[in-house]
Amino acid sequence: MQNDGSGRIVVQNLSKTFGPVPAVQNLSFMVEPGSVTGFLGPNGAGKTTTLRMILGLVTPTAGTATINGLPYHQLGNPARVVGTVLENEGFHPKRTARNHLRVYAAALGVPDQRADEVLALVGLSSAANRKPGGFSLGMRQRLALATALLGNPQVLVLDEPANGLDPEGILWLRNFLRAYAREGRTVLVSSHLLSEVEQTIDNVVIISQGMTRYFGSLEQLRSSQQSRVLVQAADAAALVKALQGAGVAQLEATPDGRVAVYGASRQQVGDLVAKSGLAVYGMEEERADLERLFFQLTQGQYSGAPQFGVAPQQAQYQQQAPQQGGWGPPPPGYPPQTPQTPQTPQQYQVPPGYPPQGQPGPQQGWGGQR
Ligand SMILES: Nc1ncnc2c1ncn2[C@@H]1O[C@H](COP(=O)(O)OP(=O)(O)OP(=O)(O)O)[C@@H](O)[C@H]1O
Repeated sequence: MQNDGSGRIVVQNLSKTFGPVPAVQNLSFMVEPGSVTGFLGPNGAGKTTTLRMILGLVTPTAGTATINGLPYHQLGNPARVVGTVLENEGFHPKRTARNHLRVYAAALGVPDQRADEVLALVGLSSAANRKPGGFSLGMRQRLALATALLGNPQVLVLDEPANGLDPEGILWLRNFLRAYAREGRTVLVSSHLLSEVEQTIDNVVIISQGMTRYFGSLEQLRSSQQSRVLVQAADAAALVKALQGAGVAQLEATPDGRVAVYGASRQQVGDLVAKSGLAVYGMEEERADLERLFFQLTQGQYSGAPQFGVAPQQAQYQQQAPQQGGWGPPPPGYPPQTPQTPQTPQQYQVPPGYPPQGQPGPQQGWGGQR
């Protein structure tokens, strides 16, 4: 196998089991150059384990992860290809920020002056002679990022980089990562909060309980949102019967006793209600926001309400072959996974045919093999 220089990360059927804990189960996705990809999932979903497998720090139980077509350890001088910031980075308490970077620069074989360059890149020049022990969390995050940038890597893999950043820090990070991707580089950034990275990312991989729930463009996920009309009726069962008689099939009871109507506008529902002659006390149109969709995809807890016989659309979490154009050719063996069935009914459908896509810093101090 050869380094294909693409900057693409390809994860195929990756699994990791820690004793009885299936941390990652048959994950597949691609991360494309020239874009920022969010790697999202709730706490314990398996994000860190996956990133560590991509970076050769955890040995997969099954499956493969490659960067530029090669497993991490076969990249030659990986830190020149991939820059990483993993959680719980430690800094030597007695070294200044500049000296910390110089030590790592030497290990990478890059000139000392690169330390000052990366400090400038992350806006830490004025703190070059200070020791990280006295840094704020945001400053430490920047120093970790500076360390990752030493080798001028083509690919950046960042685990929860926005953790602990204030709004200004998040804005700064957003601009930085977007500019980095605009240069044609690859950025993979994990978070457990969609809202934290929503404005930064182009593409998204959503996982929960170690399994892929969605991957593709954020835009398509957004456009998959389906609105619903909530109707408070004097007699909900009679309303459901009337709506079903009029051909409205997607109905659901909400926990507060209203009837949720999918696939019809407020006006259409209003007209049908008027025709039925039934008493209605209130009606509102509700548009699903991205956050709720994320919650549904990862928890499946949104719709636990009783159904009126006709189930709303089931969300389809299929892994589909990446489309040509924009996402590059699919890796061998796609589509990689069997469709996954959501554990509870889901009413927001991920659109069919959504396009799934396509030495970090020196190892010491960046977390060891687990
Ligand atoms: N070394 C380990 N030994 C045993 N279990 C582990 C180990 N590392 C992770 N796990 C378990 O694997 C699962 C996934 O953990 P992981 O840290 O990858 O999730 P995460 O999505 O990164 O979570 P968070 O957002 O909280 O960091 C969890 O149940 C976790 O307890």
